[in-house]
Amino acid sequence: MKEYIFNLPDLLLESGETLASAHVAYRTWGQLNADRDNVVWVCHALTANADVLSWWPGLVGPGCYFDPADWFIVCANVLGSCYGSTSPLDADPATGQPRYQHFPRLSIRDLVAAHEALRQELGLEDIHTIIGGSLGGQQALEWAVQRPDLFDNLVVIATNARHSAWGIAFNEAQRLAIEADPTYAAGQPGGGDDGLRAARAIALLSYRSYSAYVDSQTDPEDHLLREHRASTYQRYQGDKLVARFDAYSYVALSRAMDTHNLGRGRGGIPAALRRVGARTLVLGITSDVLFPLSEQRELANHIPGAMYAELDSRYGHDGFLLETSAITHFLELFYAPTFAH
Ligand SMILES: CC(=O)SCCNC(=O)CCNC(=O)[C@H](O)C(C)(C)COP(=O)(O)OP(=O)(O)OC[C@H]1O[C@@H](n2cnc3c(N)ncnc32)[C@H](O)[C@@H]1OP(=O)(O)O
Ligand SMILES: N[C@@H](CCO)C(=O)O
Repeated sequence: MKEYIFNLPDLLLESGETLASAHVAYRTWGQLNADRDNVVWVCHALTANADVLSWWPGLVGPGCYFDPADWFIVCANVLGSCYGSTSPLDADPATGQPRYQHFPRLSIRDLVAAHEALRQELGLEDIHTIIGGSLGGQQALEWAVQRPDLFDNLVVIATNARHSAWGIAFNEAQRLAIEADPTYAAGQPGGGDDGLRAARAIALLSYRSYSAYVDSQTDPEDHLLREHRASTYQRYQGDKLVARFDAYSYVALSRAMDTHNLGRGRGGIPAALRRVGARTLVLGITSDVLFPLSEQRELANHIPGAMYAELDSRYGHDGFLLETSAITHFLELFYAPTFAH
């Protein structure tokens, strides 16, 4: 599937800086119907990309709930990510050099502003469903608060109204690991890879759960001196991310996540959530220690008429990527005509 590039107009960031000559990478699947009302917009999480069929198999794709045979599906890479949109690795138009660790600070609202500009360019005036989990859910919520008239349905999974002190602390621990890598401060391609490896291992602790580790990574009874399964798992997961992601992007996006606060400048979170005009499904994951159920309940309590459901999973936060059968089940309930807004 082809990836397209949309060149953004100069973007005034929340920080006050202007991001000039930026672009957004995006993909689409399926066809717009005659009424142009079959659009599904997917917002991706921290390290994913515009290729939603590759990272949300079982939910988006042929034979899935969101089947391109029925829907016009759009997924755009977020600003700051190393998967095609403008990132710290791109040349600064003013100097011709990449900005690396000096890339402008982004906020969730900046990420949404870039995708809103793309939406306007595509002429999509009626979005049937906007869906996202984690950082993707933060964008979807922010967008739905900004544009109560645009989205018919909002589906958010394992996300929050404001990034918590707990979540920011996890992100800071990961940034400390990256910043301790001398190649990060040196500012060069691949800089910070060792730090990124450690950062991913830290992050995994918040994406999984006690029982997920104990069930899958406990050593055999007779184990003594060989390397522990849990240790090689942590290292492998770090290596796996280093092979496909970039430390400068990781820092930029985790900082953006920390800015997330729907209530900022809007009289607080309840007032912001009351602006949502879309029919809404809020899905929480029982074992999620990063975005706990209390945060999902807060969303559902304040979004008018929201449906709330808990997905019982042993996978922890990453259940939003893995539990596609259960998510499909809740989508079927949500879209059933018997559930009134
Ligand atoms: C080009 C691209 O990749 S696009 C981007 C894809 N990624 C994204 O979009 C981000 C969202 N996705 C994710 O975060 C992850 O892929 C998830 C959460 C969906 C799934 O994570 P996974 O790492 O596949 O699952 P899990 O935690 O079960 O780990 C399985 C892997 O660990 C390996 N593993 C398991 N136990 C151990 C161990 N003790 N020691 C070493 N390796 C181990 C498995 O062999 C497996 O390896 P593989 O990925 O090479 O097949
Ligand atoms: N596992 C997710 C992060 C959790 O939201 C990712 O790598 O994007």
